[in-house]
Amino acid sequence: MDSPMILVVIGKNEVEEFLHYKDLIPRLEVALGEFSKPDREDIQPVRCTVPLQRYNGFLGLMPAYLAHEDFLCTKMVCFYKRESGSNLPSTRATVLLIDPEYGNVNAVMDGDVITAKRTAAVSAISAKLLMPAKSEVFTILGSGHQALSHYNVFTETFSFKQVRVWSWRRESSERFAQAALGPVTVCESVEEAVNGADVIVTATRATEPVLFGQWVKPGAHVAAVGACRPDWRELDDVLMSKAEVYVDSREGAAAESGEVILSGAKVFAELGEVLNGTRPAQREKTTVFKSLGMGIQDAVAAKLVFEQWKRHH
Ligand SMILES: NC(=O)C1=CN([C@@H]2O[C@H](COP(=O)(O)OP(=O)(O)OC[C@H]3O[C@@H](n4cnc5c(N)ncnc54)[C@H](O)[C@@H]3O)[C@@H](O)[C@H]2O)C=CC1
Ligand SMILES: O=C(O)C1=NCCCC1
Repeated sequence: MDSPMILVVIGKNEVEEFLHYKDLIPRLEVALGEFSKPDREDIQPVRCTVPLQRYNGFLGLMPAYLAHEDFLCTKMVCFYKRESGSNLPSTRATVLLIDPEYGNVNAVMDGDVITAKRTAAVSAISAKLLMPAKSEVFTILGSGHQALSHYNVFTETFSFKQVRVWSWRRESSERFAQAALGPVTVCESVEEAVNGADVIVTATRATEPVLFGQWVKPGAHVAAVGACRPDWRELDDVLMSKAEVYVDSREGAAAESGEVILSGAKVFAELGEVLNGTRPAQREKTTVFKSLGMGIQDAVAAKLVFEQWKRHH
């Protein structure tokens, strides 16, 4: 028998309505744990990238198969090294849900909200595991899409006394502070923004270091979200050498992370290994979580959206 060929299109508003951190975080924790098991069944190749030199960008293809759930999808994400003053988004993404048995596409979904929320949710998981026990000051470097989703999930999940933002342009930081649901202190420099911070998220389009180890308080946790090419950096060598480095995928970091490749820093663990209890969370040390994004994270989020969509239609 053939598969029923029904194709649905799920837009940004619906994805936003159906994807909640409270559901996403526990499912991501399970998926990251499964991914880091030596006998994992879920399949996720390292992102395949197609350079778009004319547009100063890349197309990234991110397929994933969640074996236990028999769920197959692929994200297609274009990312661009925009000019510093550009208001265009640096990433645009779409997710295709594919029937694993017949190969037809069941759904086409907006991938921008999925990318923003799953990335922020994974950084929040890293902070839950690795930030100092008494974390009071939270700093975000960058004021774009990822900065906002990180602000949302971090303030929803943790109680900080102060939230700070720094961005290249003061107007963007001020716009960010106005859009935020609680008080945000706008800082003039990275050094001022991170001085004494317990938790730092770097979510910029920088390709050279913006965060220097000499400014980072010993014991702080840094979730480094930008710099997703082997020759791009947000963090300097001092920070990479003084921190214990955690990643989402060792294989991904070895292939794609400028922070890891160029600094020569050793990766201590995948987040999934910490979740499985096979590697410790060194909360008392300075820690960096180098995030690159994974197809299985998109799959977890897309599955949640599709389940909710089916319940509502
Ligand atoms: N780890 C992951 O899973 C993912 C990582 N990303 C990466 O996260 C970063 C942020 O993405 P979005 O928020 O979507 O981008 P966006 O374009 O919305 O925001 C980028 C921010 O970086 C700032 N910026 C631009 N050039 C800069 C520079 N040279 N130095 C310092 N700041 C600079 C901009 O002013 C803006 O505040 C990008 O590098 C993107 O590739 C995006 C999606 C997923
Ligand atoms: O995981 C993702 O999605 C992305 N990661 C790096 C930058 C582009 C999107």
